[in-house]
Amino acid sequence: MFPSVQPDATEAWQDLLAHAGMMGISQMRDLFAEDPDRFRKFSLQLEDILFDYSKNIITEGTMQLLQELAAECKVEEARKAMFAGEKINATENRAVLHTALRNLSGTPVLLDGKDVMPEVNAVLAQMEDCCRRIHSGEWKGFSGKKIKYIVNIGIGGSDLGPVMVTEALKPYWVEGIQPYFVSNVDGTHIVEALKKVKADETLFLIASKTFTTQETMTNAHTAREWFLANGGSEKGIALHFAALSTNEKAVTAFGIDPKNMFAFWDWVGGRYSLWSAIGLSIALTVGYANFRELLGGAHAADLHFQQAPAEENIPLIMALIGLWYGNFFDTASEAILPYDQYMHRFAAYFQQGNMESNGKYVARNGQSVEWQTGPIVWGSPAPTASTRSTSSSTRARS
Ligand SMILES: O=P(O)(O)OC[C@H]1O[C@H](O)[C@H](O)[C@@H](O)[C@@H]1O
Repeated sequence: MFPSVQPDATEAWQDLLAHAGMMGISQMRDLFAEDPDRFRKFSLQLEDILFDYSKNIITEGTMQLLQELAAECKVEEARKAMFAGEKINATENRAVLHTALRNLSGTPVLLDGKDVMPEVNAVLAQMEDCCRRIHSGEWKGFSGKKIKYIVNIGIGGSDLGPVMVTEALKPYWVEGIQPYFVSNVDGTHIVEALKKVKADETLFLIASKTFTTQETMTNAHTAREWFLANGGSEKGIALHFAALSTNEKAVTAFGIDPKNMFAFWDWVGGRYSLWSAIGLSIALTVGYANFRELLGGAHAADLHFQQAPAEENIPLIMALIGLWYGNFFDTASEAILPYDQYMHRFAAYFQQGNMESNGKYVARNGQSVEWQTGPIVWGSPAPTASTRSTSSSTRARS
């Protein structure tokens, strides 16, 4: 059963309120001076990722109380319910099973008593075959030329993840493939992309979970008209348009060959869809083998979340620290500042990831919330962000 405990009605919440009053006046340099072992205590390693949370306004006492809060809120039970395919998305009566998309363990994942893995693996095989045919040149455009350009048309979860990952993995781009991403309904976005591609060498990926999103459908129709006006024919659409969607009916109505439909399911939230067929632009850009490795990394993180004890559980600790600041220090926003330029789209991606997941004003019990459910997320590459904040504070002073 998916628990629905009101966090501010727990004992730990009251204890944290009292504790926060004391911690509010702490100085980071004093916390380090008081405990030479602080970094070791407050850092964890997962494969080659170092998670250092020692520079937070916390002590061992804080972490203990936060863990008590997690226990009182029955986080473990909630986690179990999610991985078990329980319909924890109560408003839409759906399971939340994006973890099955990257389940490379070979174990079944049951939804309503049926294993979803055969379908997941069939779509992965279809994606692999598509990559092989495009990269080898076996898949030819209407004039007999190889496909060189991938234009992904999508928005929100059907854009942000693939853009973020392809940018992050730029050193792995397959030679001879150039991806473009079009999301804005402002026509200049697609016009600029279409200036750079040739109709007979382009594969358009219409990426939309629902296949009804206004911005995406408008841009998809623009691409279709442009294709027909630039040497393509109705018959040629089968060679140049593919759909990444859960809505087969709408895909067929658009005129896309069902063979070119890459399916996913309503149990994949849009913001977690980059590991599904929505990731085809990624696989075509970095190669299917690298896409598989990406799935493997996500699977390793899922296993860690599922199996690591609470005190060593990185996602749980991150969530608790976020909750600590948002509710006991009244902070409203959180900056994501990657120092690695390849990660420059990460903040935009995770804005949706965090805010669409957590930014709620009604609790699971249907009542209005009295606590902060999530922060306003912002950010950009760190050096750019710090330049901006320096210049704005300079302006404020002058
Ligand atoms: O993939 P689609 O169905 O076109 O939806 C694209 C996006 O639409 C809206 O913005 C939703 O809030 C997002 O969750 C979704 O990712």
